[in-house]
Amino acid sequence: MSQPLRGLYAITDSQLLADGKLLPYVDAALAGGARLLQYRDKSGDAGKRHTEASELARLCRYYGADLIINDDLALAAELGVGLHLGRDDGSLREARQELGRDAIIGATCHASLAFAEQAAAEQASYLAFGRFFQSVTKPGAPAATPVLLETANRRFTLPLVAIGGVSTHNAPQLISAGASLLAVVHGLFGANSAEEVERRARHFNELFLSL
Ligand SMILES: Cc1ncc(COP(=O)(O)OP(=O)(O)O)c(N)n1
Ligand SMILES: Cc1nc(C(=O)O)sc1CCOP(=O)(O)O
Ligand SMILES: [Mg+2]
Repeated sequence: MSQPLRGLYAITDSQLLADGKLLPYVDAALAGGARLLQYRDKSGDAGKRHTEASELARLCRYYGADLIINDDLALAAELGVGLHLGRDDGSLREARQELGRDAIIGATCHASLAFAEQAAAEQASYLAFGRFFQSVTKPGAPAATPVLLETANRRFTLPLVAIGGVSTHNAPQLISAGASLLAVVHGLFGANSAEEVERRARHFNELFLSL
């Protein structure tokens, strides 16, 4: 039986996790209870991407979390893991067909309920809205509001993901507005140690339990 899609959704960042930090910091996030892990790497280095994603898949299996690959259907299919697609990253229908009905496939919806309707019709597993706050990782992403999340929560039964500048400080208002998953890069991995990453991950998960 698979676990519900609720909790912390950790997203890797090639710059923040350079210099040997990828595996220890991800290990810490998973030990702290992250429910999903997204491998987000824009390098185009196929060999490195395959090696890193395989190592992350092993860690996720150990901790019982699910790995999601950003942008890359072929890599997700090869590893037998989930996929996240943005608006220009290929067809959700084709991805569903290739990965199968049980695969977790997420869709970027920015601040658009129309995009969300389309993604739901194309069998997305979750709908991702953002960015909710200033994002160091992606400052130019279109803005979304908690009110939009509340509206989406009334309209859709799929899990809603909130992304963009999320931290343990601003997380409560997103959870209250209906976010099932909080997708976080800097607010998790922008820490000075693996111990601090684990502490932050635990804090995020406590917020889900208390709200
Ligand atoms: C959970 C989640 N939500 C949104 C995004 C952004 O996807 P996209 O718009 O394709 O941008 P890139 O991440 O590919 O730069 C995401 N990756 N994850
Ligand atoms: C990859 C990404 N997509 C976004 C969107 O709004 O679609 S915001 C974002 C970056 C998230 O990183 P951080 O937690 O550091 O803000
Ligand atoms: Mg993308």
